[in-house]
This record gives sequence, structure tokens and C-alpha cells, in this order.
Amino acid sequence: MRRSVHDTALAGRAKRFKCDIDGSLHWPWLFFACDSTDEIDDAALEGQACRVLFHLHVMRKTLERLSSYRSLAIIVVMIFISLWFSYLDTSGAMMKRVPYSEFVAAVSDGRVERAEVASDRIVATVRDKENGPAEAIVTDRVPNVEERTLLDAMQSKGVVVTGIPQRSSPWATLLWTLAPFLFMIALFWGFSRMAAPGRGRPMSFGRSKAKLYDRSKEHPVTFADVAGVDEAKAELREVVGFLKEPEKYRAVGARMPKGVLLVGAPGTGKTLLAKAVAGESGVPFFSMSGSEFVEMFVGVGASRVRDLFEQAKERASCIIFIDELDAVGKARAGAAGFASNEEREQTLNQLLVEMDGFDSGSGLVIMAATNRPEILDRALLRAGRFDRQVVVDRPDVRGREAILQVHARKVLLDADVDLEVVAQRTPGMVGADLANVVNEAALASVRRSGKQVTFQDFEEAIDRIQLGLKKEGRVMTDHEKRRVAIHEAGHALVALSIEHADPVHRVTIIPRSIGALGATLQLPTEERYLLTRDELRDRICVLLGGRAAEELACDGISTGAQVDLERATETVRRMVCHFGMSDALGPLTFGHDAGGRFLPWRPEPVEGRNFSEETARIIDAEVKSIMTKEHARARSVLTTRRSALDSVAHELLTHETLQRAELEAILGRPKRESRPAQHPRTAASGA
Ligand SMILES: Nc1ncnc2c1ncn2[C@@H]1O[C@H](COP(=O)(O)OP(=O)(O)OP(=O)(O)O)[C@@H](O)[C@H]1O
Ligand SMILES: [Zn+2]
Repeated sequence: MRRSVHDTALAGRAKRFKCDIDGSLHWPWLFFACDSTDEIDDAALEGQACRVLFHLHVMRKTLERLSSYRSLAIIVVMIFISLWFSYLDTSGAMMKRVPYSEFVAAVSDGRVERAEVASDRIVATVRDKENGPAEAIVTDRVPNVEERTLLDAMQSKGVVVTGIPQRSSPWATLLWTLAPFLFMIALFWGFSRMAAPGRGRPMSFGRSKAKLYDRSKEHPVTFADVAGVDEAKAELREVVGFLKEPEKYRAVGARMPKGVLLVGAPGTGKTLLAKAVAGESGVPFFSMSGSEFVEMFVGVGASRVRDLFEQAKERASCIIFIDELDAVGKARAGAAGFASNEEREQTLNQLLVEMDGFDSGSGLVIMAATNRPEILDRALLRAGRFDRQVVVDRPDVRGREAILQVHARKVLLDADVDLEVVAQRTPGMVGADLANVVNEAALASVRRSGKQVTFQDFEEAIDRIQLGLKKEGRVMTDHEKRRVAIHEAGHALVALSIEHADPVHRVTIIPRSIGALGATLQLPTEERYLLTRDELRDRICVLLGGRAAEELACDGISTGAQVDLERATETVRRMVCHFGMSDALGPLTFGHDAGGRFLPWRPEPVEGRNFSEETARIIDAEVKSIMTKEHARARSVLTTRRSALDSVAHELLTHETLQRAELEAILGRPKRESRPAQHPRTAASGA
């Protein structure tokens, strides 16, 4: 009786196949194998027959992958052509065929030049009777008839006689001709086996490399794991709402944004937020980095984009997350642009096409992250694409505390640890840095074999991250040590003496691995978003304090002030060129600002100067004049407090590190009002 293979049988067979064929089987193939076996009796499917059938079907699948029957047809034709030629070659069908007697006559006439003798025929080169040109002939050999006499006759006439290989059987010929093709097929078979999930994919350039996070498999990230970015979270809650209950939105006719772009400085938690959206809404999450799309070959990126969207659409509702969107989404070069990059542009175009190509009600949400929104192609940002932009800001002091709390859940904290103070000590740090601080503190605790993480461990961790490792093994001469002490004392004293400088938190002459021989740590009194001209000037003055102290108290100056001078010059230049803070030039800006919004550096140099030679000269003069003024001011502060400078330097040499209270004890009450430290931010000046 013939009947269909029903589901349970199929499932059982699938299990068996799985162990039979070392796990490389996956479901689609099984279905493929079965859509033709359903006509076959169940019993016949058992055992060997079943396996053979399966292999045959897999083979067919493989051939299909070879872009199917057209190439198969070509292969078959090629096989026939080569078979035909080898037949002609071995049978001598293109040569003149002569009767045996005629050949014998030619031998006795001495017209035969050479002869190749096989078991069933003789191929020879024979001149014709008029001594014309030699031609190749073939004759059927009659075995055992006058054989010896013929050979003797040929030898006596000086014919070169050689043997030729036996004509091989047609089957062997077929096999040899087929060998390369069989080899190729085997190769593809191997490749397609490798294409099974969980293995490398040699033939899959165009496949997207997206990683799929399935909520059911991993511990899902939720909004509780992301702290300090409350505005961003609030905006993303809406996306979660949509993914959870799309009908509610559809009912009112509300359209969800197709794309959400997270912008913010590196390490602020953009990736984490995207994962949290997936975790909260419980949908699959495809994650891929922008740089993974772009390969050397034109067209690969585009097909990866296509593949990614195809995979995602099958699984909607789901989230596609593209990290480092700027790697593909950089503005396209104009028509005249030399540096146009064909591959990247194609990839970007494909991305634009795909984003247009799905319906915003389909449950597919695209999220992307970048820290360079300013270089993105305008087309990406227009309505209907990444039409919602969420800024993930650097956390403020309360945000930092919240982030520290999230990460401190995983470590054993000593009772003396106040995360609020740690947050105050880590201004400017982002989520990734803070995660690092907690981890470094835990490591510090292990190093000293502690049971819990103490506040001291946190202090050490912060220093490690801000200033680099302590270089305790570094031996400095007493001379050098004294110079560093004076230099740092100079910074500290100037900072304590002028009105707008941030209070000094700590001075140290312990060398650190990031090039600094000592450091003066200042913490601002509150979280600041603006700086006045006076504050900037005072900063410059503090930076120049180190050099000024060396001039006054050491014999001559040293290389130790390089970093200070660089920073001071950069600040002055920005004051003059970008902040309009110079009297001679007035409220104008010159040149291009040297930083992105979220990155402190500009990745590509901006060419061209938008001011005249004359202005350039005035800018230089202004920069120089401000620097000179501040330098003179620092010197005068230190000259009037020369004895204080010496005593701070002396204390530094004995104790190596001075805290704020100790400094104040040496100097007496500072001259200016010091406001209580609440929301500090750091400005560490190097050696
Ligand atoms: N707001 C935050 N709350 C808790 N942890 C955070 C936060 N921000 C960052 N982190 C920690 O830092 C790690 C790195 O963050 P993430 O990769 O999300 O940053 P990113 O903004 O995507 O950085 P990049 O722009 O460099 O890709 C996270 O795995 C997490 O441990
Ligand atoms: Zn210095």
C-alpha cells in the first residue's frame, strides 16, 4: 500500500538522519528530501534505501546551488564533447583506413616510416607510391596471422616500430573524462555541507553576518540594566510599546518611526539600549556592525543588506540593529568627488531601498548607532528612514551614580563605599568607563587579598584609569624628583591662588605609565556646561604654573611642560578662533571647529582656510599675546608666594601625594572663597 510519509515518521527519521550524518542535516533539506519520497512506501524508506534517497536529493540540491540546470547542461555537453574527442583519438577515426594487405605491401615496398602496433590495429606513417608526402594510416591488425614475418620485414626495412597502449575500455575512458567533473561536484557537495548552521560559510560572501540574539536563549538585557540615560530610555519606551502591541497603534492610525538612530559619545550605552529594547519587547534582535557590510568586492555589501532584511522580515516583529552606521552611511561624494567609493555607495543605496521597501506597520524596527551623526548622508536622516534620533548623552553625576549602582550589583561592596562620592570623582566618564572602574576596583581588592571592595580600591581604580598604572619601579634622580615636585607645586599653588580655577583635589609626584611624572588633580565645584572667558584664562594660567615654577625655583627649564603647553595653546587658539574671545579680532570665528559633537577629535582633516593671510597673522599674534600674559600672571603669583612654593614642593618630596586638606594646612586658608564640592568634574593637568 502506498501512503504518504506523515509527520511523526518524518520527525523520527529526522532524528536518525541527525546521528547518521553527523548533525549536518537541517530541516529544510529534510523537507526537500521528503517532498519526493512521500509517494514511496514507508517500509521502503527504512534503512539503507532511505539514506541513499536522501543523499540523492541532497545531490540534486547541490547541483541547484550550482545555479542550477543551465550549468548542469553545459557540463553534460562538455562531457560529451571530450568523450567524442577521446574516441576519435584512440580509434584513429580521422585517419585513412587501409586494408591489412595494402599495409603489408607498403612495408615490402619500403614506404613505411614508422609504425605503432597495438593489439588490434596498427597506426603507421606511409609514403605513397610516387614518393609523395607521408600520411598517417590505420589498419586493423589480424592477430597471429603472419605476425612474426611482418615484424621481421618491418625491422629489415628500417621501420621504427613502437607499441601503443592498449585501447582502454570505453568505461575507463568515461571515468577519466568524468573525473574532473566528479571532483567539482564533490567539492560543491562539501561546501554545501559546510553551509549547515553553525559552520563557516565559504560560499556565502553575500550572506549577512548578522548575529541573532534570541531572548529565550540569553539572559535578556532590560531597561533596568541601563542607567543614567533616562531621556533616551523614555523615548525608546514608545518603540517597545509598539513592538509589544502593534494593534493599539494601528487602530489609531499611528505610524511608528521606521528607524531610530542613537547618537552619542563612544561607550555611553547605545548598543546596550538597543539590546534592552529587544529584551523588553521580547522580539528577536539582529545585530550587525556597519563595517561588516563593506567588503573589498563591489556588490557584496548590498547583497548583505538585502539578505539581512530578508531574514528579518521572515521573523517580524523584530529589531535590526546596525552599529557604527557611519561606516556605511557616510555622505556620498558629489558627482565630481574623486574619493567616491563605489562599494560603500552601493551598500548605502541598498540600505535606503530596503528602508523604503517595508511597511512601518510590519513590526520591523531598525535601530542604528553612531557617534558621528554629522557625517551621515542626508538621505538616511529624512522622514521615513531614520526619522527619530535619540541622543544618548554623557551621564551627569546622578547618572554616573546610577550606572555605578547597576554594575556594583555584581560585586561585594564594603560598607565604607559611597557610590555618590565615586560618581563625584569620575566626571566626564561614560558608562563603559564606569563599568571598567567597578571591575578595576574589584581586581584591586583581589590583589590585596581583600574580601570586599573598599573605597580605597575605587580610588586606586579611578587613578589607574585616569592616569595610568603607577610606575613604582621607575628610578628618578633626586634632581629630577625635585624638579617634578616644584612643577606640580607650581600648578597647585596657582590653582589655589586665582579666582576662577577649579579647587585642587590632590597633587602627586608618583609617576604614571601615561607619560606623566606627576599630576595635579582639580575637581570643579559643579557640573558645568559653559565656560566664561575668565575661567578659560585661569585654566591657562594654571597650566602654565608648572613651567613658571621651574623658571623660578630650578636652574633653567625642562621638557616636562610639553603637555601643559600643548593644552594651553590649544585652549587659547580655540578662544581666539572659535569662541570670539579676542579683543583684536572681535566676535568672529575662523577656520573650522576641530571636533565632532561626540568625538573630541575630527576624523578627517578639513581643508582650506576661510580667512586671509593678514587675519592669520593677527590670530597668531593674539594667541601669543594671551599666552604671554597668562604666563606672566602665573609667574607673578608664584613670585609673591615663593616660600609657599618651596614648602609645598618640600612636602611633596617627603609624602609624594598631598590631599586637598593637607595642602590647605601647609598654605593656611586659601586666599579665595572655595565653594563646597558637590558635582565635581575633573581637569587633571599632566606633569
Ligand atoms: N548607561 C549605561 N548603564 C549601564 N552600563 C553601561 C551604560 N553605558 C555603557 N555601559 C557599559 O558599557 C558597556 C559598553 O557599552 P556600549 O557598547 O553599549 O556602548 P556604545 O555606546 O554602544 O559604544 P560604541 O559607540 O563605542 O559602540 C556596556 O556593555 C555596559 O556594560
Ligand atoms: Zn604640568
